Amino acid sequence: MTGSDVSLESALSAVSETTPLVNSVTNEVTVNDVANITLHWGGLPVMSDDEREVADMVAIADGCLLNMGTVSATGEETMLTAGEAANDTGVPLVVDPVGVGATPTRTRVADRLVTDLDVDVLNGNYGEISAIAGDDAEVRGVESVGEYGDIAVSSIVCARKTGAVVVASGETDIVATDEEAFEVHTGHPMMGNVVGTGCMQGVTLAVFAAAMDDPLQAALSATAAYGLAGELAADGSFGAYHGPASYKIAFLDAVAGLADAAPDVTGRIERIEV
Ligand SMILES: Nc1ncnc2c1ncn2[C@@H]1O[C@H](COP(=O)(O)OP(=O)(O)O)[C@@H](O)[C@H]1O
Ligand SMILES: Cc1ncsc1CCOP(=O)(O)O
Ligand SMILES: [Mg+2]
Repeated sequence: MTGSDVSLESALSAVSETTPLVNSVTNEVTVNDVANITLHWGGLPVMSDDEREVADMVAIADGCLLNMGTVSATGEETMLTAGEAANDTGVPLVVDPVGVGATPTRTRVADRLVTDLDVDVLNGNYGEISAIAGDDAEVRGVESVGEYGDIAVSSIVCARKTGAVVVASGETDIVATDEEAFEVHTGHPMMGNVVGTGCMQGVTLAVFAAAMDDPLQAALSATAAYGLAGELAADGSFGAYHGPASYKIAFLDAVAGLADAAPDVTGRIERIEV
């Protein structure tokens, strides 16, 4: 596949025509943003994370996100229960290993998720993806710091290690499989100034993966669409902003209005030689 195979019009139509129910087991820092952006893409959010119910909810869902941003001991087990239910019922599974590499606990939990579960799409920032690949990484709390000149190689290594399509977020997002990598040239620096843009990207990937058959096509479409919404928010198309808080509102409005903005990603997705 080349980047020119990606059509946002058909991807967004697939979402609106299927209205995918996505269950997110996620952190309490950004859970409301994750729920709202699911709706704004055209999906239906549910945030079931109780051990007594989660397997039943995932079994009736069309997609599942596991985000380990504030994972507790019970939350760890519930994420495995949810992920196993997704695997058992063929529900596409997205994992966001928030903060992996920052502490031994986060590294252990992330390793357990990618080892014990069949993950369709794995999304993280440069530091998190590099940490899972086993490369040098500096993750301070949940933020990626430092330089990652070989992030495309790390992303392919991570894809080979996990069997997932990998999305490494940063100034330029990388989408990689075990064999190839793409650069997605969309987005805006303001997106890095809002807590939750990584978490919201994770559920965006889950919505598109739920609506589309091919996880690579879904990951490329979702990543490109997400960045375009960030650009439209920054250029005033959805209202002026005066700082990161008002930018976040404009960004959510851009997601909700993207389909009507006739988004075009021609030339924005580049298959790279690694
Ligand atoms: N400097 C930047 N330029 C363009 N897009 C960015 C920039 N920083 C972050 N983004 C975008 O913001 C989203 C979240 O990325 P990131 O901040 O790396 O995730 P996290 O919040 O998990 O650390 C991604 O879509 C990414 O492409
Ligand atoms: C700050 C923080 N702490 C635990 S989860 C979380 C939110 C992380 O959101 P994102 O990964 O989108 O920056
Ligand atoms: Mg993140």
